[in-house]
Amino acid sequence: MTVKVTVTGAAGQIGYALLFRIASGQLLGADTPVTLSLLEIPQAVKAAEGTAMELDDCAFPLLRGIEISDDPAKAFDGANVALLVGARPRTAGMERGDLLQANGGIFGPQGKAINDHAADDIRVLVVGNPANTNALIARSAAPDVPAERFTAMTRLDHNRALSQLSAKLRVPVSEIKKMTIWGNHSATQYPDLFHAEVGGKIAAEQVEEEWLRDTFIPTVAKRGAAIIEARGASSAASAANAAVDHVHDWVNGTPEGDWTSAAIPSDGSYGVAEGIISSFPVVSKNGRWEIVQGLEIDAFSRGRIDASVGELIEERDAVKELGLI
Ligand SMILES: NC(=O)C1=CN([C@@H]2O[C@H](COP(=O)(O)OP(=O)(O)OC[C@H]3O[C@@H](n4cnc5c(N)ncnc54)[C@H](O)[C@@H]3O)[C@@H](O)[C@H]2O)C=CC1
Ligand SMILES: O=C([O-])CC(=O)C(=O)O
Repeated sequence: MTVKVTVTGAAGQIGYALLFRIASGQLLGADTPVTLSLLEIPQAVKAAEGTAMELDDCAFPLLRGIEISDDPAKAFDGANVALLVGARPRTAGMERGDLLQANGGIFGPQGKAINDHAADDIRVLVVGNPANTNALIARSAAPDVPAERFTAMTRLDHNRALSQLSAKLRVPVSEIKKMTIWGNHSATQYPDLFHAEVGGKIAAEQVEEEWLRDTFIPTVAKRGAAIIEARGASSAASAANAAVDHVHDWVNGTPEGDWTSAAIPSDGSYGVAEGIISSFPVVSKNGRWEIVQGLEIDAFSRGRIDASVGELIEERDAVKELGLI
């Protein structure tokens, strides 16, 4: 069966890195043909058409069609996977309320269009920032879609954490298991080394406490800003790569003996307020994310998780106040 993948913000820089990977089969696997649906704002439709021409020119055997639209109802019609990348970035002088309001104007209507038009098995990954709260807005506009189908991306943070630890311990990334990002995709996120394992032993016991606290956590949490500083533009290829990883694992399952990180609607596990879209340690089984249960959380981790979850609760309360959820 051909899978329809809708990508919003398709003419943006993440879109440009993402679409070719989807069309080449890396999102869903080498046996799954795909149709791409590109959603853009009217001013960017022409640029999306240019990207579509380039996709054609790759002659990808799995790519069975490309649709381009500025109408969410059309773009999400029959969609099986939705990658919500396009968002309103914060610009100079913009207050947080303005940012949330502007994004509410994007993610509310897109959530409703998904509710009304997408396929029954729709899976949604929100990449556009503030990703967790944009996912919450979209989810609340889609009451007929099971809440668990709305997720937000913390896989880039997860991959950044793997890479930093790999460099520190001089081990290949493949030797690191059970990394976790908790909370919000923001500077308050908590990359957790107390459950991560390297060579079967707890990672936190293999690094200095100061490095963990003063280097590792802030480097991972502020990596997005460091990339903007260095590149003059935010992460694009690495963000697209993380989106591919997230959906690939969601559909195909996580490897035995390991887990990953994804922001999914909380069921109250680990004291995280029910309903907010928070990052957890997760496994994917039979096409569904499940939160890894039974981890012991010490006082240090508790404080960090609570701080990030506190920020998510503030964002939720702010969008509630604005009538966006
Ligand atoms: N969760 C994560 O780990 C990461 C999230 N991001 C976020 O991803 C988002 C996209 O980043 P870039 O591609 O670099 O931005 P970009 O500015 O290059 O592209 C965004 C695209 O979205 C389009 N767009 C805006 N409103 C739209 C709407 N209502 N419907 C459809 N398309 C719309 C714009 O026309 C533009 O082409 C940003 O919000 C960025 O902060 C970026 C990196 C990592
Ligand atoms: O701040 C941004 O736009 C980019 C971002 O989320 C990241 O790189 O983690």
